[in-house]
Amino acid sequence: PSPKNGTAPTPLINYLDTQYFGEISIGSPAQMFNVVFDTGSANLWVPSHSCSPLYTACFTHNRYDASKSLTHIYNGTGFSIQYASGNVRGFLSEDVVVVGGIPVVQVFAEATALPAIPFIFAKFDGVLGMGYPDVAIDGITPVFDRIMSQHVLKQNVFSVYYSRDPTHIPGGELVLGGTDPNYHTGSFHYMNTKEKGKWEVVMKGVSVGADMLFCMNGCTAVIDTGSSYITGPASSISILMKTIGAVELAEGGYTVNCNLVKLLPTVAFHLGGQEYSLTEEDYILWQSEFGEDICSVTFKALDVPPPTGPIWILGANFIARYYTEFDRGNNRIGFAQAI
Ligand SMILES: CC(C)(C)OC(=O)N[C@@H]1CNC[C@H](C(=O)N(Cc2cccc(Cl)c2Cl)C2CC2)C1
Repeated sequence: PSPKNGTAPTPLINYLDTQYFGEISIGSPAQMFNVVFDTGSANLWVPSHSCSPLYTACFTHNRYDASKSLTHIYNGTGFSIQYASGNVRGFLSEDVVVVGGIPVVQVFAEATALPAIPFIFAKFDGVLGMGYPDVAIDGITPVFDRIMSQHVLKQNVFSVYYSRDPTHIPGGELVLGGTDPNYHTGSFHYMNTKEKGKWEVVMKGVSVGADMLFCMNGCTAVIDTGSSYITGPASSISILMKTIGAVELAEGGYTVNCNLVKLLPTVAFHLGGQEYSLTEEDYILWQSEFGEDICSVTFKALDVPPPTGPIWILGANFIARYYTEFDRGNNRIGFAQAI
């Protein structure tokens, strides 16, 4: 079934403004999974029915059962994806995957070893990488590349809307083949990806209030729909935290006094000739726990060694403010004000 007017929307669920995921199916009859559409990776994996009972994270999630799918094709090649927090191991299978109503025959990984940290905190079952084939492990053709080769999309782009308001339904939307005017306003500003094969751009600086404090000589910004927060080099983040008067908590996060939140400066990311600013509303996570308010800062320190780093990762709280179009046809990224 070719998508209507060449675009295919998938509604997303917003879990605590930190996890945005949508439903896909794998197999015949359809087995449903909630996946993060992650521009920072390029593989599809879901928990496997043959996941060992030692892995709690498998049993709190939907698992793919190859024996129940008439269209399953055996592969069996080993698979491992190294996350910062641990690695996911399993083996490859092939089956019909349906995303936004578009079916593709896809090689994906069945996870048989899923580390409890962090995946017991995941509300999603698996990850559908929306990155370039260059990032795909085992050289597997990514889902979006398979969809593009069907020539059913009006444009070889996909767009992401993440809502900031947890009560807003849907909590977000992925559109394959175009953008959704209901969720952006004003015009798009485009910038070319830094090097072909990654959703990253050259950033010209990061300013706090009126002062350009970081990345003055240019650095790399990764636009990562699968990351919850914004990360920057640890040295920059610690200066930023001092500047806004945040204090570091035991487990590494930062908090500010909730009474001072309204006084916090705007942080702006200089990308492609525009300044993309985040106000305290965009970067403070205000939580009331046991009657007391905790205001945590959603910037995290992450040092990525050269030559990849130093990088800033612009994740969900950036995308929630700036509707993002990922343009494979022109190897560029576009931002517009999100509604
Ligand atoms: C090098 C390579 C392995 C390709 O790098 C990546 O895949 N890099 C990925 C880049 N995008 C974010 C991914 C990530 O951190 N998680 C974990 C996560 C994120 C938010 C919230 C939760 Cl609960 C969790 Cl578990 C995947 C689920 C998206 C790693």
